[in-house]
Amino acid sequence: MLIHPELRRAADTARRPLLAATGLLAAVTVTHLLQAVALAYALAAIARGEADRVPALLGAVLALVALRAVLTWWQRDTAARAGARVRVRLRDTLLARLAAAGPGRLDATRAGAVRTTLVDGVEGVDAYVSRYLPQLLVTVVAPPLLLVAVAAVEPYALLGLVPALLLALCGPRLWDRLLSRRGKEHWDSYEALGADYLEALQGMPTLRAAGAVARTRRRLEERSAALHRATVAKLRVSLADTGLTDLAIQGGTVAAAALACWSAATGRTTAAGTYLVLLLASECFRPVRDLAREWHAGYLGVSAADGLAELRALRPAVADLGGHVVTGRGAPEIRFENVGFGYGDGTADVLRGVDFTARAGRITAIVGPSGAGKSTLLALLLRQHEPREGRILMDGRDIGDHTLASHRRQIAVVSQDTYLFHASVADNLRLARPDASDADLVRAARSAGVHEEITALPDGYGTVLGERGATLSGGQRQRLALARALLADAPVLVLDEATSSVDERREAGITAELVKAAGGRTLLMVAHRLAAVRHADRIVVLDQGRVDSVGDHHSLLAADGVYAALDRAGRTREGGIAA
Ligand SMILES: Nc1ncnc2c1ncn2[C@@H]1O[C@H](COP(=O)(O)OP(=O)(O)OP(=O)(O)O)[C@@H](O)[C@H]1O
Repeated sequence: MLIHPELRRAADTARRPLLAATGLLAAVTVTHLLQAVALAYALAAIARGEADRVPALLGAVLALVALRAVLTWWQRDTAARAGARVRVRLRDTLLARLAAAGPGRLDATRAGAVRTTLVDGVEGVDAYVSRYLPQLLVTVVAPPLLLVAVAAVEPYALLGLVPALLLALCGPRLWDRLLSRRGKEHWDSYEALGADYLEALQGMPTLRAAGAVARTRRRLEERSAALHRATVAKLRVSLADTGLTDLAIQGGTVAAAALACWSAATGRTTAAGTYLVLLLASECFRPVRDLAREWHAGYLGVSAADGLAELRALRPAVADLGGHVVTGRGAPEIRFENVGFGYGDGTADVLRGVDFTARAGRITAIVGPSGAGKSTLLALLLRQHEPREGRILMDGRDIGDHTLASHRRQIAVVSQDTYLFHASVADNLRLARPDASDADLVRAARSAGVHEEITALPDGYGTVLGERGATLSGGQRQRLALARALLADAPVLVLDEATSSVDERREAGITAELVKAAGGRTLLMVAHRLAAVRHADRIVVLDQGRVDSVGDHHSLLAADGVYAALDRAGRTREGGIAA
């Protein structure tokens, strides 16, 4: 049987413990064989009335049972450790791929489906690699050797054993293709259900607000029913497969027993020979039976293999080819030089000829109508994508020359979608700088205007936040994310609508504090509310992917262009809301 390359690769990561587990499994099989031989001689001794030999032979059987218990425990322990190593390495590798791929590559991937592959799929690979593969190796080797042993005693027994073994091993292969198709359908349903559930749970407030909970429940029920159907369809094939294996095993054992009896009745074999054939014939099928059992345990791994291979094949949107490690802590000048960019091959450019400089240690705001390309520009700076044209320079050096890791260390980001983890406030803040002192946390939280609210929480900085910071308001979440970015102490601070959920009165205060806290850093900020950027040293107005104008608040208002129009629209909206 062909082994999926993904599963082979997984097995390679724990080759030694897997070989040890296979060796121990072979030793367990040998104890079964020796036990069968000892029992055959004990039964023959009883039949011949040689009672004095029986205790020693039964003692040997008991010793073998005890030895097998020890070997089985050792084997399972070794296999479990091999499986654990496979799981850890596989998850590490795939998580690294996901991290390297970045948001640009993950847009089309559903988080729930990735979760299912990474959790359940990898568990399945563990079962396949640590339990099925060792059993497969033993099954390929042990029965043929046993056949040779049986043939030495009674060659005619092979007439029953060989066809039965071939049928038990090769018969199920007739269903392989169908089983693989059913397995894929089952996995796809399983993955889709996982993705739907995760999305429904995360989007529950939105679903409730839109009155779509009942509809979503019905959709999930349909998904569950589809999974049930796929499971039953797969089970049917599996059961046919198992039924054939069992039939071959039973038939083969009966045929071998009948031949052994015929052989004893015609005087071709001794009593010991007859018992040996009977017991060894049964042992021939033990590995096949065990293999069928392990196959069911590891089958999920086979179904998940394609999904795992897809995750492994994720390529980073940006190649990490630069060799320069940026170490400077001083605020750099950032220059966008004739930058053009479009999402995907053959798509229209969303940025064209963007050319401006964000001066070192100063605040540069980027404003413009929705869809103008502001977030895209920041994504290029973060090297989540590569410009199609032009280049971005940091202190005169193309950022493409930087190693990705060192480049990203230079930039702290607060985006519109802040992510807080199910951990304490302090742990969430220390994500940016694990060695930050308590005083550092307080300083950053004060600058972001969130310190008082943290101290008002039940356990202050030790308060555990709900998943995604669910126990905080949107504004509090944003300000915590701001504090985290300030703590990172990177020379460049990028704020993409970082204060959009903060009320305006507060926004002015936070912006003033930020400017103070960011002192010395190069700050790039995108904001819809122009009040948040009016104090910026330089404002870049983007419109339809092009730089419309650059200036400060007053000069841009006086020019009466896109900026002035945005300002008027903002005033009307706020007036409208206030009215
Ligand atoms: N991942 C993506 N794939 C394809 N197109 C995208 C993607 N992200 C953004 N776009 C498109 O690129 C254009 C610029 O989007 P961008 O998010 O940069 O604008 P923006 O100025 O930040 O808008 P907003 O102020 O509404 O956030 C839009 O037309 C948008 O539809």
